[in-house]
Formats: sequence, C-alpha cells, structure tokens
Amino acid sequence: MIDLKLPLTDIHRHLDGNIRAQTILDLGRQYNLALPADSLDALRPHVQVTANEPDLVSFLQKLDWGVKVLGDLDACRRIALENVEDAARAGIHYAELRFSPGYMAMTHNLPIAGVVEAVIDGVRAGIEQYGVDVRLTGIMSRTFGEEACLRELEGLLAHRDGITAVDLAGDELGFPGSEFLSHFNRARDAGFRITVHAGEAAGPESIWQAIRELGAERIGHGVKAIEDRALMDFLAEQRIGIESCLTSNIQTSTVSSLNNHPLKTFLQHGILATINTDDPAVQGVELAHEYEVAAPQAGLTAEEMRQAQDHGVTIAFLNDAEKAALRARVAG
Ligand SMILES: O=c1[nH]cnc2c1ncn2[C@@H]1O[C@H](CO)[C@@H](O)[C@H]1O
Ligand SMILES: [Zn+2]
Repeated sequence: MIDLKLPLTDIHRHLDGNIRAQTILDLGRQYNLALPADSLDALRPHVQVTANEPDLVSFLQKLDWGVKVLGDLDACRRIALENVEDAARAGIHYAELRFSPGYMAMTHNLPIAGVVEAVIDGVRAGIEQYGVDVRLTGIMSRTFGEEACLRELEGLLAHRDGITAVDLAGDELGFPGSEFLSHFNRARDAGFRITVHAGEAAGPESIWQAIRELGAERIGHGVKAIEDRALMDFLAEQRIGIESCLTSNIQTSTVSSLNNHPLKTFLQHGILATINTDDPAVQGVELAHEYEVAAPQAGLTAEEMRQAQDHGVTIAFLNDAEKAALRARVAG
C-alpha cells in the first residue's frame, strides 16, 4: 500500500514507454501514417503487453509504435505534457521521466537536440499545469550502437540545463556497458547524474561494470544482484539505490513470478531499493498497482513498502533542500 504521509515518487518511468494508445491513434491520423489498427481495442495488443514476453528485446518492441507516430516536434511536446498529466493522475508527487531522444527522432528523422528541447518544453508546461515535480533523464539507447548513443548524448548536452541525469537502456545482452565508457566519461564531466539499466537481462557483472566503469549512482532493475552477495553488500554500503520495476520484470521474463522477485531481499539487506513502473502504458499498469497488487505478491510487508517508498525520496536526483521540501509538502 501507499503511505499517504510520504511523497509518492516514480524514479524509473520511461516517457517514451508511456505514450497513450489514444494518442498513438490521434497522431497516426494527424500525420497520415499507416498503423496496424484503427480502433483503440484493435491497436492495444500492438502497443501493450497482453501476455508476458519471452525476453527483454521482445518486450521492448511494444514501445515501437509509440515513437513511430512522432511525426514532428509538436508531437514530442504533446506526449511529454501528457506524461506529466498521467503522473499527476497517478498521484505521483515527484517523477523522474526518462526518454531516448534518438529513438524518438528515428522514424521521421527529427533533429535530436530538437526532440530534447521539445520534451523539456512539454514537461515544463506540464509542471505548471499539474503541479508535479519532475526531473528529466536522457537515455542513450544501447540497442542502436555507440555512434547513435553519441548523437543522443550530444543532443542532451545541447540542452544541459533541462536534463538532470543520463541513463543507458535497451538491449543489455547485445550491447554491454563496456562499449560506452567514453560516453559516460563525457556525461560525468558535464555534471550529469548517472543511472544505468543493469542486471536485468545480463548478470551481476553488468551491475559491477555500471558502477565501476560508468559511474552509476543508481541501478535500473538490478535484479541479478541477488546472485552475488558481495555485490548486495556493496550496494548497501555505498548507498547505491536500486530502481525496481516489479510488473516489468515479469513481463520481460526477467523474473519467473513475483514471489521470486528479489526486491524483498534487497530491502532486508539494507539496500536503498524503490518501487517504480518502467513503461506504464506499455505494461497497462500504473504505480498504484505496483504498491497495491505487485508488491504484496512479491511478499513485501506494509513496513517494507513504506521503506521502499521512503527510499524513493532518499535516492532521488535532488539536493538535500529539495528532498526536504518534497517531504514537507506532502507531510503538510
Ligand atoms: O525495461 C527496460 N529495460 C531496458 N530498456 C528499456 C526498458 N524499457 C524501455 N527501455 C528502453 O528505453 C528507451 C526508451 O526510453 C528505449 O531504448 C527502450 O528500448
Ligand atoms: Zn527502464
């Protein structure tokens, strides 16, 4: 359950994994694009997980239609604004929204820096309208290789002030973190905070690599840390947070069932683990489902859920004053 006295945060939420099915239909019509279906019900199985996917890469294909309809920068602005509205409707006080500008730009050859600017714009408008606190994380989509990631990083650097952190996402098995050392060196030099998707498809060595070589301060998913006790000790001692996404891990077949999910063990081990969505529209679940349905199925007690919720503020990419203000706003 959600503790109403604590801020509700979602610090692992893909903006381009949360494009409404209705918006995909609207944009398809607006830009005259051929979609696989022309009604909401018929479109849904193409853009939303209906049964668990066999692996991460199959799951990720469900995000493709959402970005294929981004016909111009206005469309990018629109989905950014709608993401903030969705977060507000989900009762979220603080969200870190992440997006891959190159992935969003790809189909219609949009300028990558322009996509970054449009997302920043749309999110700013959303913050004013809906009162949610939002920070943005730029993703480098490893699936498209080093060069493409470099272009993403450059687009993010062009709008440095609007971006808080940098992340690496996509096909972890096909594109190991070791290919992206220079990207992360540059990102750290620019003062970006660092989080990395690791230990989702690949093993614990991928998490070690993200921390030691890429400078990750937090780990997205980190499921495979459960296989390495020394790593769990290290995560706890160094206060490297884990962004858990329970339903996502089932839908990607990363974890066989929620009662085998490592989140509870991470919390018991003193790791700053948190509860987040990942790709809400693609998964067909919102954050409340993660707290009310998934977390209990993963064996968390009410106190463990409260801890995880509290960790969301602790490991947020905010300074101490901002964290205190967030807590005070909710505690009222
Ligand atoms: O669960 C996930 N694991 C790894 N990568 C992901 C996940 N969800 C989305 N993306 C990736 O993030 C970028 C869009 O924001 C895309 O590269 C998409 O494949
Ligand atoms: Zn993710």
